[in-house]
Amino acid sequence: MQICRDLPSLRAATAAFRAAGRRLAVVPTMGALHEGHLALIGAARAAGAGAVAASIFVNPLQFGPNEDLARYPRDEEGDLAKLRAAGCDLAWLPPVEVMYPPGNATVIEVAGPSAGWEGDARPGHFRGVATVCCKLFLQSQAELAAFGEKDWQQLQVVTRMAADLDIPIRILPVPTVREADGLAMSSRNRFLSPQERATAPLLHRAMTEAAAAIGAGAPVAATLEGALARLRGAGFAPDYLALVEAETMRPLAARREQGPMRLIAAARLGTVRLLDNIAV
Ligand SMILES: Nc1ncnc2c1ncn2[C@@H]1O[C@H](COP(=O)(O)OP(=O)(O)OP(=O)(O)O)[C@@H](O)[C@H]1O
Ligand SMILES: CC(C)(CO)[C@@H](O)C(=O)[O-]
Ligand code: BAL
Repeated sequence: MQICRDLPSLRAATAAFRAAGRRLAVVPTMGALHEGHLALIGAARAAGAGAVAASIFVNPLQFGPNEDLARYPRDEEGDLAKLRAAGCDLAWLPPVEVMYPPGNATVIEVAGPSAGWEGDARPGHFRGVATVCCKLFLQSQAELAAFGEKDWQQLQVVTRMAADLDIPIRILPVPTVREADGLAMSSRNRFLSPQERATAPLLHRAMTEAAAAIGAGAPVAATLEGALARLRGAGFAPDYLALVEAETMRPLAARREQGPMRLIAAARLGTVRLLDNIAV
């Protein structure tokens, strides 16, 4: 596995993949890798990638001033070992000053799917995500980019951005990888206390039951209120639990007859903010 930390070496490596006729996939991550990230690599290969480049970059632009940038888990050695074992071909580890050199002045703002939910809870977050993903796509010139469905709104924002900017890349959505008890894998799960870890799977369980009820015709508002009350009773502080149009992220007050819907949630348990979503 090649390790690149500057743009000339990344460009040389990706040019060599292209010259060899290997279709390149990029897998953007912030490191602290787990099975969910490795599934993105496997999915990219299964979708026809002949070479996979994973990026590890804890992007300061997507963290608010009071967020957890400083305590975001970092484990470069462990991550590189996992990427090698997963058959990754290239690790792209840009220092912050390579990604954002002094004087940089351009950001990408995606209206539409950035509005609401994570966009409200984390002002500026999707501007940071869209900007870094746009840069990663242009730096790598990959043909394919794999993103986890766990971050559903992010997936919609990045898909919209690539389409709107005519970036010749296919965005590949990858289903959420879960622990045996249903908890969506996330780097931040390690900060749950043992008691919180035992409570955490209720988020997915309550969402699964609410989605089934709504799918079967139960009223949306009352069903979501019931699920929220159950979560609060178990010690969660929910930020939102909502039924939305799957691609635009617009809220739905009632089940729609046509077009995909998604149940999305963010809830805090102690100091950890859990995200999850499922199809309805
Ligand atoms: N459980 C999962 N299943 C599938 N994809 C995942 C999972 N967790 C993360 N991903 C995807 O991996 C990519 C990188 O995510 P990131 O590095 O933020 O990991 P994370 O575990 O979600 O961390 P965080 O705790 O910050 O949310 C994103 O496309 C994200 O959707
Ligand atoms: C896509 C991403 C790597 C951009 O920094 C990040 O938002 C993440 O890890 O999901
Ligand atoms: N998984 C989304 C990255 C973030 O929480 O900033």
